[in-house]
Amino acid sequence: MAPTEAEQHPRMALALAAHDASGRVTPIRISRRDTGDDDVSIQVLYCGICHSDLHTVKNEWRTAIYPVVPGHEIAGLVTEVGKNVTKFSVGDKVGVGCMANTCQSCESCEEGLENYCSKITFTYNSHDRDGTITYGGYSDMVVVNQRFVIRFPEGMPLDKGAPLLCAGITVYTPMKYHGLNQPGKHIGIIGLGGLGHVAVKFAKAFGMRVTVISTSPEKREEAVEKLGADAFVVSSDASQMKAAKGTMHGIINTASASMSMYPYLALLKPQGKMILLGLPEKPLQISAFSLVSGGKTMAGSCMGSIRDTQEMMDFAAKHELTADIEVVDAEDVNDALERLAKGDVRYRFVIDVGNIIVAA
Ligand SMILES: NC(=O)C1=CN([C@@H]2O[C@H](COP(=O)(O)OP(=O)(O)OC[C@H]3O[C@@H](n4cnc5c(N)ncnc54)[C@H](OP(=O)(O)O)[C@@H]3O)[C@@H](O)[C@H]2O)C=CC1
Ligand SMILES: O=C/C=C/c1ccc(O)c(O)c1
Ligand SMILES: [Zn+2]
Ligand SMILES: [Zn+2]
Repeated sequence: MAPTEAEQHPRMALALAAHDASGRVTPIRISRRDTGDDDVSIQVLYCGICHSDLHTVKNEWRTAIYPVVPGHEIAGLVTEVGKNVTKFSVGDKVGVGCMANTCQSCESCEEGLENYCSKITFTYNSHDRDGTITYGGYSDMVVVNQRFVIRFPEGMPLDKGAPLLCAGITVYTPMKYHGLNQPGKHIGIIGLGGLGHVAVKFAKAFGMRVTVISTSPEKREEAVEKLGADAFVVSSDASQMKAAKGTMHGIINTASASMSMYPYLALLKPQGKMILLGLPEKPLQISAFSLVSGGKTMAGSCMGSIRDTQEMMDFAAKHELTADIEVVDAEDVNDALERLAKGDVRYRFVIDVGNIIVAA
């Protein structure tokens, strides 16, 4: 007879889980596996709240496997390592992003691009290799295969560094692979939220000219004065959009809601690139003319590889680049999710997971 989940996962952990599409989470006790030979057990101290967490718990992608324990911007301390683990030791500061496992044998995995593995196991809401469902970092401990654990560089704080494990790598990857990391080139960033604000920081660190394209006029001053953007365009202002037309080598689209792509693609120079990162519930609207007429490219990009995640973290540490965060206690996570849905965050909520023990 197949072992029960309790037999497979004998360790009790505390977590925050969604049980329906209301967008709210409640404290629950979950079970985690023992530390296997290739595993790293981690005491979670901080976890970022990504908009993907909200999409998932509200079942906007129709993928929710309730109870959902979200969280894939995980930062904490190693508490135990398996006998095959040599890269990490107890007490190390580490992180976990969007991936908990991949097949390690397909073409993508062989190329070190496991973020494109067709058999990927996401950190939460995903079928694991042992048939159980993965639970994420809104929990006081996680057990992860060593291949998917990231070392925090010296000087990188756990709280402000946690969002880099998803938001950071997700914007870093297209800049690296689409040549949008070259000094002097002009890049547009659609959406000044969790991903968008770190995209501004990375693009400035690469020496690029950066224009934020936003639906929120009230974000202008901070975008320029605090984040270092060179320009700020309100997408609903026709004159501002017209003035920016045909000026950008590339655009990174981090918008979490659907939109008509036409006005945004018009901002690209001929042969410019629009990289889609945002995963809105409803499809984007696009006409062929808006790509064909200028020989423009539209591409998707998904998180990033483990190798690139470590590279990104090391680059961020070198440039003292962290996320702008608002730390929330476990009992305030539902308020944070509500505020995130309204875009009322500057620019990433991070859960002080240490409090979950109190809340549950
Ligand atoms: N491809 C991938 O690998 C990944 C994808 N994602 C996805 O990226 C998206 C962004 O995530 P995150 O940064 O955490 O989300 P946030 O909610 O923090 O930011 C999203 C931003 O999108 C903008 N926005 C919202 N509605 C609209 C609209 N109707 N038109 C244009 N812009 C809009 C807002 O910026 P402003 O106020 O400036 O307009 C908002 O701040 C999500 O859909 C998430 O699922 C996240 C991580 C990885
Ligand atoms: O927040 C990160 C989510 C990334 C993601 C990318 C692709 C996909 O199919 C997902 O379900 C999530
Ligand atoms: Zn994410
Ligand atoms: Zn694979």
